[in-house]
Amino acid sequence: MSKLEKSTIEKALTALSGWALADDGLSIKRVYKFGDFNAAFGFMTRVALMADKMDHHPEWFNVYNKVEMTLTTHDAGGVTQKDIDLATFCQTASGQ
Ligand SMILES: C[C@H](O)[C@H](O)[C@H]1CNC2=NC(N)=NC(=O)C2=N1
Repeated sequence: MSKLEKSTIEKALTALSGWALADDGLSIKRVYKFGDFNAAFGFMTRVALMADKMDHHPEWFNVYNKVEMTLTTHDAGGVTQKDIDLATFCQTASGQ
């Protein structure tokens, strides 16, 4: 899958609440906050199952109710449609 142009990524991000292009332009990022650890881990579980189905896995860091996420496509060296698709799923799975 090929790397998307910066303008294409920015256009796709307008439909994705809270997601932003990283300063180096190589990934998209978002921090999710939930009510508690149970809600955060439920979200991570839903995303993990979908990510494995897509063979496209997030970089993420969790502390209690906070999940920091970075999506990039290592094979392509940047952001691809797979990252946009996984971020779109995160939006549904988080309800945010
Ligand atoms: C071998 C395997 O298909 C690859 O390593 C997949 C797995 N998950 C992946 N996840 C992400 N985010 N980027 C990749 O390039 C990627 N590649």
